[in-house]
Amino acid sequence: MSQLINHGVPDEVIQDVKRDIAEFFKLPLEAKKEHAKPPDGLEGYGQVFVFSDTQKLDWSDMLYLMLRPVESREMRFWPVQPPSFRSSVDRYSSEAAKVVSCLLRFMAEDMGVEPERLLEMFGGQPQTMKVTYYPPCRQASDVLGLSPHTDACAMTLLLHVNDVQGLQIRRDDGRWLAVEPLDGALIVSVGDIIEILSNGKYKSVEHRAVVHPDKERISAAMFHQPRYSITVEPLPELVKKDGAGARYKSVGYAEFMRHFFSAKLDGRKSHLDHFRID
Ligand SMILES: O=C(O)CCC(=O)C(=O)O
Ligand SMILES: [Fe+2]
Repeated sequence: MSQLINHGVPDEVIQDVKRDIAEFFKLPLEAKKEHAKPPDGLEGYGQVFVFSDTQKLDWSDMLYLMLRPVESREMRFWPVQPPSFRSSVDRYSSEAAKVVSCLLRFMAEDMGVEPERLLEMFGGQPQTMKVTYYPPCRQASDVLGLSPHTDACAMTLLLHVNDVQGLQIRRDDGRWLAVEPLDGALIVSVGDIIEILSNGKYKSVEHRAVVHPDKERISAAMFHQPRYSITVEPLPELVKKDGAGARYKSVGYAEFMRHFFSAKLDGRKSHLDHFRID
């Protein structure tokens, strides 16, 4: 654990990115719309992904950006106000990527597999950021900020941009547990890809966001993905060691993501079930 703290994101980097993200959402709508998400795109400022005309919309606005590899950045979607936004996000992105490498190394050691083997799957450290702004809602109990889901990526680092509680995780007994924000802390959650690679040793956590009756809430989720060309499957050396066989089917990452988006259309909570071998 001490190693993790040594490799943590410096507090000043966290405070800068929190300040600049909060400032961006305070801008007039017209200024935010300069970075608007095109109707058929994923990146930019707009509403949470709309998959169908009949979908019930979540109570939120968002800003979605590709951060890494650095060549994937589409700067027209990156806010120019406040002026330090871009440099704050850039620093936070590289510090977060370092934390993720460190965590992947620990996980590999914990599973008894070669760390380099796992890290190689994350070459270029693909990383995207989804900042979500949840306005207050008088009928807070009638809406959801974000519907229940597991993250399809490998690992998410979530930052509470302001200190308003809203994130809930589903416990094994089915009850929802509120996660309290801690200033300067990052919430690490395992996504579907790590669940599969680890043959179920690490589980992706189901979570959702509720909204507050009179306070706005802002969170920034950094999703970390593997390289596009990998095969998503339980690590063969781990399966051999376990002796119990693979618990998930093998699938190319591109196909895995295609399936993820089509499951969203169906309104399914976890598309992971499709890949489980019972
Ligand atoms: O706002 C939150 O706390 C959760 C965000 C989240 O789960 C997501 O964007 O996938
Ligand atoms: Fe999530």
